[in-house]
Amino acid sequence: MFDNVAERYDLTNDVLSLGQDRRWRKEVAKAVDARPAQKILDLAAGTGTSSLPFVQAGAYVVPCDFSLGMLRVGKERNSWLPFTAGDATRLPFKDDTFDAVTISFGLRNVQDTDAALREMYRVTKPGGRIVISEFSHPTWAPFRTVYTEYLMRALPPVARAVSSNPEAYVYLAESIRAWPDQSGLADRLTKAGWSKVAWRNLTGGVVALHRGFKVHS
Ligand SMILES: C[S@@+](CC[C@H](N)C(=O)[O-])C[C@H]1O[C@@H](n2cnc3c(N)ncnc32)[C@H](O)[C@@H]1O
Repeated sequence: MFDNVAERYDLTNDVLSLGQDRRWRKEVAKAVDARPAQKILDLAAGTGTSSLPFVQAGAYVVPCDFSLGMLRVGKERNSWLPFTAGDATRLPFKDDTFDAVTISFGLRNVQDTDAALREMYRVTKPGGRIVISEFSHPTWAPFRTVYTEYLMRALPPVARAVSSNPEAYVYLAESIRAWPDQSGLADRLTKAGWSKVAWRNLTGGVVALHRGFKVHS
């Protein structure tokens, strides 16, 4: 599916999120607290757009994804990034490799969420952190109603106009509705071994930013 939308993926994001995606990415960068000399894994990085804020902060970033189509477009746009092909549930990295691991709008798409959370834990150094940015569920009921209408009615026709594969955006709406809420995802993180798990809502809960730490062993 991502191979098919790769070419117009970044443009479609901007349009469908009404430009909010740029703000969400800035918040992810703050939560990761990327600094020079740090090694960061950006998992399910797609075209690498989610990796750029960490490069700007001076960190060494490895964008990893299993869609060769997304990686190819990423390589065309950001050729200096060390794009790596890999499956989130069987990461091609040694234990305790990264200071931080992050995944933006990717975890919902991974078939085995819990396996990916455990793999991200394995490759993180003790003391390191995980930051997940993912669509979630607005907390204020009236806003949730309006947002659900947007997802189910407005988004598919807009996607038909902008995207090369509108079906992918029907999947987007359905997968967001089926995704666990903020506390449900926090529980999954804790079960995978992460400590001090907390989250913060962005745009009223349209997106949730989850953070956790790998305690020193
Ligand atoms: C919505 S895109 C997110 C891309 C990027 N992180 C961003 O914020 O724009 C989701 C990505 O997850 C990747 N993905 C899904 N399952 C994966 C898996 N098991 N292993 C690696 N990447 C995966 C897809 O190939 C796709 O590029």
